[in-house]
Amino acid sequence: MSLFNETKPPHQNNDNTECHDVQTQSPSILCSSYSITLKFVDICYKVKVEPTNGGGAIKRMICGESAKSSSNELPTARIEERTILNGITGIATPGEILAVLGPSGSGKSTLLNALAGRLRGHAFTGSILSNDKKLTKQTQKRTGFVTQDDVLYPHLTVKETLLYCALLRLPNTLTKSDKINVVDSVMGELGLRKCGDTIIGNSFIRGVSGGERKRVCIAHEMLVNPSLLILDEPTSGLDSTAAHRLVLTLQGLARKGGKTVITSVHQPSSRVFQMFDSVLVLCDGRSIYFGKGCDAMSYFQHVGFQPSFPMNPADFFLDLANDSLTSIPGA
Ligand SMILES: Nc1ncnc2c1ncn2[C@@H]1O[C@H](COP(=O)(O)OP(=O)(O)OP(=O)(O)O)[C@@H](O)[C@H]1O
Repeated sequence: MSLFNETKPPHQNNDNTECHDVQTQSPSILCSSYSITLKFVDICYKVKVEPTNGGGAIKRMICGESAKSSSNELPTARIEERTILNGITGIATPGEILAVLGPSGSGKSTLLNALAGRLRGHAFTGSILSNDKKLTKQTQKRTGFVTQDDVLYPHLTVKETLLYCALLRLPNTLTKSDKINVVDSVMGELGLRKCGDTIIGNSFIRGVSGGERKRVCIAHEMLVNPSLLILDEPTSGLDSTAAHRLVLTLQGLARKGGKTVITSVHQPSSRVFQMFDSVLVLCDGRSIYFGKGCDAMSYFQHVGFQPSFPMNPADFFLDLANDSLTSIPGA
């Protein structure tokens, strides 16, 4: 029986090699028989912003429209255009992880939203191609998006959370017991079985750990077996060991499941950084590097930037993107 309307058995990769559970090495149902190569070319995104001066917007809210027009002390609001993304180009391929790095506010989340087909309108230009074709609804259905902030019910257990989601998101052609099996497989794949009966919790009620919570969010998306998995800062708030474990899981989903994984990361450890196949470094909405992660240091060295002591490549790129080169002796 095909759970996800696939043409090949769901436990086979494109190269016909068997796909196995990331944790247990048992055959996995989470392999993508449909692969997505995502190309993005010259992505630009602009927003209109109304500059506020000395709390002008709040004054207008309190005093009403009259404050805007009659008051001489308030400057006339002039709409300005701000470029959030400026000519970003790259590619993400099946079986690999593309990491988007950059300081806070550099445009990582905006780019991920664009790649998932969530940005529209005339403010957005450039092209995003899935297997050399424009993004379609079908591609979007095959895309899983894990946002930075989750909206999980604190009182449900991990198993209940995923089952609730499976019952809502999986097609009616599947029986309830099929859906329970999918939930069980996904929990195994993401190492969630041991905390299956623990409640999610929140800041007032003790529940799963931060790492487990992130895994639940990923599992939520994995239920529909996406071919393209986009994650916005999945490691934020985790210690370096938990972050490493999580990226190891993502690597397993990419390598063994044939998925295309794109993730933004704020400050990965060097151990995590070397797990990324390709890296896109953003600085103020522009790309300062796109290529293999292992080539990034030598590229910057080639163009004249080199740390004077061995340091985590990701930290070095963040320093570069933050324009704090002058603070790096010898760089
Ligand atoms: N709709 C919008 N209107 C105005 N400014 C926006 C809008 N969307 C994004 N921005 C601005 O664009 C910049 C990039 O935002 P974005 O959330 O993509 O950054 P980021 O790199 O993901 O940051 P972080 O790591 O802190 O999450 C920020 O300065 C943000 O304030």
